[in-house]
Amino acid sequence: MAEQQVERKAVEVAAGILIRKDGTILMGSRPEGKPYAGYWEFPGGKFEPGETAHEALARELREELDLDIGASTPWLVKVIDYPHARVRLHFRKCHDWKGEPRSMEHQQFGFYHRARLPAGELLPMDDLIAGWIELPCVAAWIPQKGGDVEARVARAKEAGAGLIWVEGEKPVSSDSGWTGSFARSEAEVKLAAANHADFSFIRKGVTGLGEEHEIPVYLPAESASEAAAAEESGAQGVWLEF
Ligand SMILES: Nc1nc2c([nH]c(=O)n2[C@@H]2O[C@H](COP(=O)(O)OP(=O)(O)OP(=O)(O)O)[C@@H](O)[C@H]2O)c(=O)[nH]1
Repeated sequence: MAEQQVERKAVEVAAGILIRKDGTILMGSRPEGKPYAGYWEFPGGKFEPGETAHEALARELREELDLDIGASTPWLVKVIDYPHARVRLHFRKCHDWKGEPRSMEHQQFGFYHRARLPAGELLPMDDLIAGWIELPCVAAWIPQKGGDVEARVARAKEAGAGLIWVEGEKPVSSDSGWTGSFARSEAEVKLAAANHADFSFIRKGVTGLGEEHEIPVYLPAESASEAAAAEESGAQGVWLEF
């Protein structure tokens, strides 16, 4: 029985993380009569034949919310086995859309801070993802070798690093408690996800980033100004060494 579940074909689903400048995110409440009714989720839905993740997302947002989105960037891909279906969720970030969401299918929608959602909770997977959205886009790696660690931590803060990882210690951010991992390849990013890391730094020397990673990934860079380009390629941001 368990084996049959693993082999169920996954339904491809696009989910949009539409972020406003104030940091609030568009979420909708699942309607009565559907599995997990009353739980909050990111807008989106199943792919139609031949559609890319972006196309599915753009169509769903038009149909459900009368919104026209511009570019969206790949972020995380997660497979979930629900009792009712096995789904592959393609989470994509979007900062660019036209209009205000209008519920076309009588679903409740709004822009919220995760901590200030009205009654109800996010789908379990979405709750985890929503926490990761808040990870900063610039991180710092501080190896023990290289002299005065404290001075380098101070320099990292000055440079705007929102997450600081000193070799041999736990990574620290404003919301500490994150666990991280260094990866040499996509396979190692998957391994980090399987080991419940919250994010992965990709080591220098790895070029390119596949679209399918399950945890936020930071790419090596020389300066914080490279963060936007990293985000466009599907990463959370960049890490700099101090
Ligand atoms: N749209 C959306 N679906 C999500 C999210 N997270 C998540 O687990 N899902 C799951 O992915 C599937 C999305 O399918 P859907 O929205 O097109 O379909 P549905 O189950 O609401 O019902 P339907 O088949 O009647 O359209 C559901 O099983 C839903 O529980 C999310 O953030 N957004």
